[in-house]
Formats: sequence, C-alpha cells, structure tokens
Amino acid sequence: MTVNPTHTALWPAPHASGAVAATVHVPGSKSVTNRALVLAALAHEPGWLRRPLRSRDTLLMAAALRAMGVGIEETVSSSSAAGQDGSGEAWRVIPSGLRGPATVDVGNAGTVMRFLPPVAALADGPIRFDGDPRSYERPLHGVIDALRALGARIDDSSLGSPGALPLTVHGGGALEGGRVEIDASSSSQFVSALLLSGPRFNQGVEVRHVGSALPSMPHIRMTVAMLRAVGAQVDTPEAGGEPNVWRVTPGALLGRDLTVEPDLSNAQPFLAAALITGGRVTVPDWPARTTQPGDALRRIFTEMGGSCELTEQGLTFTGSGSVHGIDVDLSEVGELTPGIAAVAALADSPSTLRGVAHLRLHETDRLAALTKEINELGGDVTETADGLHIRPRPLHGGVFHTYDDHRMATAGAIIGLAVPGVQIENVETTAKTLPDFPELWAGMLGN
Ligand SMILES: O=C(O)C1=C[C@@H](OP(=O)(O)O)[C@@H](O)[C@H](O)C1
Ligand SMILES: C=C(OP(=O)(O)O)C(=O)O
Repeated sequence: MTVNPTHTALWPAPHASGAVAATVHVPGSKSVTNRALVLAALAHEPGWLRRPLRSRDTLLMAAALRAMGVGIEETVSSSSAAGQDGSGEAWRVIPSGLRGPATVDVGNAGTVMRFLPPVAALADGPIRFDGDPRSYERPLHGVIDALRALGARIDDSSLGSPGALPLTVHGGGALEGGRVEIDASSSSQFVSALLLSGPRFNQGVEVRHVGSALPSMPHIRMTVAMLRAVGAQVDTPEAGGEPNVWRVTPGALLGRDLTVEPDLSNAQPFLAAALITGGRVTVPDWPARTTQPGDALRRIFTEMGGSCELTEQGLTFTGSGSVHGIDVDLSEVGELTPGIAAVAALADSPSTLRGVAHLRLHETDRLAALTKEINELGGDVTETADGLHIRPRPLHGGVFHTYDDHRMATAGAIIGLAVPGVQIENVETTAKTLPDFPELWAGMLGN
C-alpha cells in the first residue's frame, strides 16, 4: 500500500449542500464486458457486444485479444438501442486463429491477468504478460499452476516469484485440459478463468476448488451464465453437482449479440449519495435479474437506511435522512466494501464488515487503505482478521489517498459529499472502470 508519487493533483470532492435528486446513466459492467470479450474471441463465429464498458480494464482486454489476432471493430449501431450518449455503440468481435508472439499489458486488471493466460495457452506462439507493479503482487498462482497441470508450458522464471507476473505462456495451439484442483480462496477469478476457456480445451475442464471459502460466488455464477448463453455445457454445484466442482464440456461457442448491463458496483457511489444526503437517485436500465454482485446494494443500502424501487425507469434509491451502521458478511460482494465502509463512517451507529480478508490482495490492501484514510479524516476504523470495525466519529476535511484504487477514489468522494474539505488524490484512477466518474458526479450534483 504505497502512495503513488506520480499523481499529486488533488480533486476537491464536491460537498452536497442538500438532498441530491438525479438520474445517473452508469456505464457498462467491467465484469460482463471482459467475460463477453473473451467468450466472443473464443467463439467459432463473429459476435456483437453492445454498450461495452470502455475503461482501462476493458481496453486492456480488447488490446490483448487484438494482439493475439482477434478482430475487434468499433461500430456505431443503427439499432434503436443507440442512445444520444453513444451508449448504442458496439464492438464487433471477429475470432481468428489465436497466435503469438504477442505482449499483453494487464495493467492492474484482475480479469485480464487471470482470464487471459488460459486463452494464451490456446494460441500458437509465445504470449508475454506484464503489468503495473501491483500486478506482480496479486495472486495468479492458481491459474498458472492449473494451466501447467492441464498441459501448458509457462516460463515464469524471468523476474518475479513463481506463478506471478511477469511471465510468458508458450501457447501450443491447443491445450489438453481435463481435471484440475486449485485453491481459489484468494480470488474467484481463478475459477472463472479456467471455466471461460474450458470449452476450447481438448477434454474441456473440471475445476475442483480445494481451499477455504471461495469469495465472490456471484462472479462465478456470472461466468457460468455467460458460458451457457454462448452454448457451453457447464455442470455446477448449484445444479445438484458436487460442492466446489465445475465441469465444462468441450465444444464450439456461438457468436452472440449481447447488450452489456450497467455496472451495478459502479452505481454504488451514486446510490450512496442518495442514502447519505436523504435524496433520490435513479439508475436507468437496472436489470430485473442479474448475476452482478452490485445488485446486493438494494438490500444492503436499504438496511443502512432508505428504500428502493425497481420500475421501468430503472432503480430509484431514496434516502430516509438517517444512515445506520450494519453488521454484514461481504464475502460474496467484496468489491462493494470500500463504498459500504465510506457510508458506514457517516452512520449513526457502528458497523462490522466481515468475510473480506482477500481484499488485502486487491488493487491495494483495501482494508489497510480504508482504515488509514478514514482515520486520517478523524474516523475510528480498526482492521479485523477478515474485515473492518467502523465506529462513526465526526470527520473533518483532508487529503484522501487512493493507492491507484478506483474504489478508494469513489469511497473518498462519498465521504466528501458529507464532509467539507475532502480532497481526493489521483481521482483519475477511477479510469480503471469508470473514466467519467468526476463528470458523472458533478452532473448528479447539478454542477
Ligand atoms: O470475476 C470478476 O469479474 C471479479 C471477481 C471478483 O474478484 P475476487 O474474487 O478476486 O475478489 C471481484 O472482486 C472483481 O472486482 C471482479
Ligand atoms: C477487485 C477489483 O478488480 P479486479 O478485476 O482488478 O480484481 C474491483 O474492481 O474491485
């Protein structure tokens, strides 16, 4: 958890003078966009991706696939889905024989660093993976060890530790696949990564998770649902299978026409704004059914004070004027933790956030970063073995450091709405998944 020395500009977080009342169009889901890109690249026919998220993580994914030979064309849709905000724009994905040599910049994108080594194992030629310094520290061994067990040749001897970036996958044009055991307790993305490419392995794949509890189960369900939507056969624990075992049958994937849902986790700061100002925010196109973990915000923020209604206009969240603390297990929805911690710091009673020890290995050590930054504004947060205790205190202004973590920046903005004088260091880091965050935030406030 180091302060980024290259970003010293401070963004004065806007303070809300009253209840917010706004409709906020939230861009597409990172998790859906990057899965859809991988599946479309592995398909046997072209496909469409409408309203894809265009952010650092998804542009890195698209660039990496292009480097391996996949065609990804920008198009402007003529369909009625095309909105004035450009939301109808689409990517047409044209699969082709995957090939190296190629270099993949993973940035600090968990989805890119974990989903693409299995794709690279299917390519013909060497694919070199590198990324931001933090990417060297984030767990990857589950994917790398599994790929080796399934027949891949990977050279991780250059710089870093075994099973970590930077490394080279020497793709052989095909991968045998089969049965593999992994410990995915540090990231659900290990499971998702192997399942996404599984239909293209000669024997498909059977993934057995053998460690302690798996985090982020909705994200694994998202992977399974998206695989099935492109024609893959997947057996899951939920469907009466063995616990912690997923099986993907080998087979061709269809090219589909998919419209990406808004990113419900990125809707969080806007809903939080309604909650803490006693206002009202509507997010259009909120899906009635979804595998996105952000859908849990309806329940969590309602428990923290407020109410929500899903109508044809979207999801409207209305604050009650009070914000309550919460005792909650966030293991399924870890990426919501920074925003919930920010709201909890402004509540009328203490909170306990549990089940998120693995956040220490996210974009930054999120538990340490939230504790330090909220406490430096006068808060009283302590780390537990698997989460945070947050006792609300009157907060004051100051600099909120973000450690290159988009969700730290949006957490700081939430606090800034209620606390005058908060300045966010490197708000540009929101570009990882929400490049327009400062503009959307200002627009919500009517600025
Ligand atoms: O598969 C995905 O799209 C994600 C899975 C989760 O990762 P972890 O299981 O590593 O927490 C989540 O936190 C991340 O933001 C996105
Ligand atoms: C953990 C996150 O991202 P990543 O996909 O890089 O793991 C996140 O977006 O909160």
